[in-house]
Amino acid sequence: MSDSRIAAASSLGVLATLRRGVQISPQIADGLWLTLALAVLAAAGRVVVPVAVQRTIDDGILAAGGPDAGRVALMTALAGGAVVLAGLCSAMVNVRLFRSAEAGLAALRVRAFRHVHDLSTLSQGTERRGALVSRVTSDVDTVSLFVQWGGIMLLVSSLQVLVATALMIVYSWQLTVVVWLCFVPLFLVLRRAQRHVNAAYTAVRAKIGALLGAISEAVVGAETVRAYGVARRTGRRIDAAIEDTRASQARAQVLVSSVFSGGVLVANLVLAVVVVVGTLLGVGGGLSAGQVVAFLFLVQLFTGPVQMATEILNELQNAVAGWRRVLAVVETPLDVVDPPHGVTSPRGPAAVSLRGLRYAYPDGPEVLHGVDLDLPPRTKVAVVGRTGSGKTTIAKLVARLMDPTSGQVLLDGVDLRDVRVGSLRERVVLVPQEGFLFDGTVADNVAYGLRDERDERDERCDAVGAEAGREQARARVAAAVDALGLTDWVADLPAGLDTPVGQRGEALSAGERQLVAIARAYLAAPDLLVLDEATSAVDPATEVRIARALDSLTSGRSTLTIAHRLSTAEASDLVVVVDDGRVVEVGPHAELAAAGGVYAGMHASWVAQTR
Ligand SMILES: Nc1ncnc2c1ncn2[C@@H]1O[C@H](COP(=O)(O)OP(=O)(O)OP(=O)(O)O)[C@@H](O)[C@H]1O
Repeated sequence: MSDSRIAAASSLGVLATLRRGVQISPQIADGLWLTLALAVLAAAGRVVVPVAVQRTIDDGILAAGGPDAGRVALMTALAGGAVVLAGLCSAMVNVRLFRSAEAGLAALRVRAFRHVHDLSTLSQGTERRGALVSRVTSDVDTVSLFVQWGGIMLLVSSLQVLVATALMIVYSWQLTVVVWLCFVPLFLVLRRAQRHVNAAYTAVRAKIGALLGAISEAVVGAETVRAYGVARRTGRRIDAAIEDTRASQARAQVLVSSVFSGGVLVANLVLAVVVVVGTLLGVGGGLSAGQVVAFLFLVQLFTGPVQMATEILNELQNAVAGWRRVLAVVETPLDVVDPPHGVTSPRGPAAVSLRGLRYAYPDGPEVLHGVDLDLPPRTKVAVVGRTGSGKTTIAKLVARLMDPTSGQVLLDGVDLRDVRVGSLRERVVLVPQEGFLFDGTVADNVAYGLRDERDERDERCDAVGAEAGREQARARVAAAVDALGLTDWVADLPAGLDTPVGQRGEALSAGERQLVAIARAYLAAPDLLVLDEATSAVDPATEVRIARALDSLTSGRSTLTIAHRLSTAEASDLVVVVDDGRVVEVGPHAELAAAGGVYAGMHASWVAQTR
């Protein structure tokens, strides 16, 4: 079995991560060469201005034969043209980058989301679900920031610094050395400072996280807070969290403004140094007036990139970290793979056989130690056993939510791993103890039992067709409710089938949620139903409704029920007793109850307790 746990981050190096990232979202590199060419033009355009200024002064204003107005006009026009060209190129670079980055990252989001969805519930269980969601959303956002802006800015800025340096060397290598001697330490200091800024912002994010946690706990747990009269204590906790957040925000802001102002100050001081050293060199005859002024312009071309470079390198680090985390998700092998040439399992009464079934959860001990079992078609089978004996694990393997470590689950003689997943889901449906309800109406939630192919067909249809599809779906929901004997229950709901169930079905009682789950399974109409019997206590009227609905749901179907109540076992055709990962007894209830084995013991103590 593949390791189904999701790594915290991929272990690729920086360049390998970038390469893999672009491989997964090739749209990022679409038209990159043209974008690069435009970026080079933009950088070159900016460097034209200092040259034009130098020529204007030296060959125009200070021309040997007096000011040359024509030359000044020509150079001014040239500088103007270069600025416009550089501006246009920059704008085009931005638009192009934005487009390709968004297309690439949208593809990455889709891929990451699909993958998270396809990962077994098992893999998702090992990672906090919120953290997984963040990988598909905010981690992709950090990548997006860099791809849209950072990467190309880093390139353009480096180009700008290189071209400016080359030009400066042509004018005066001494002054160039002075400029570099000033800027290299500035860069190093800024880089260090940026680390402190990052640490400060990490602290801010942590404080905000704690604040949100405290507030949401107070909101979600409002009833408990009121019931225990601990509103003051909760309030104090929130106040403290707010104060913590304010203090850390203030610290971060002070740090940012000091770093920024410091950078600007040093950059301006460098200008002053250039003026002084340049003038001294000029007096010595090494530099013309135009060249000193051009130098001042060239130094300006350094300031932006050096200040930005620290930020961009930071962005690069974040992006690589984000990319690594997203890649780790995308590259986690699926543990339930849809076979490439899977067979379509024909509909009809379903027979299931388990052959030498063994299973161990990731990093855990083996919990099933070779289970052999034959479940004939159209039989109601109850699986009973102590808590932790492996009943749910068997159910999940039969529904192929995961694959066995060894052994086979056969559906009508075919290994589940050879059956198309779509076909399998049509034939086998697992109804968990607490079926998830989506925020919508009762009808919407029941309609989740209709297979995806219907939705796809609806999507392809025009609006009228889709409307007809919706009406048809609703009619089927109503028919299901009717067939399960739930019409009176629906009629009692505030808005009938259109009653909103709230988030996770909070607006319904536990029993009502079960009814919705049963109706949903009925609509799915599987050949084999795997039921994890709900354990939550419900009122007697709902209990009767649930029992009646379950009867209609299971009628004529093969059913494998994880029975938590022995009354369910009594009512089934076959009882399977699981103990410590092994099937220890199989047979009809009456036979086992009389046999004096494990089941007889369980049954006797249950009878003693309940009757
Ligand atoms: N996701 C999981 N990761 C690791 N171990 C698990 C996981 N789920 C179950 N187990 C372990 O596997 C064993 C069998 O669990 P299983 O849920 O199949 O038992 P069960 O008979 O259904 O119990 P219950 O009646 O309490 O639901 C237990 O020891 C349990 O701790």
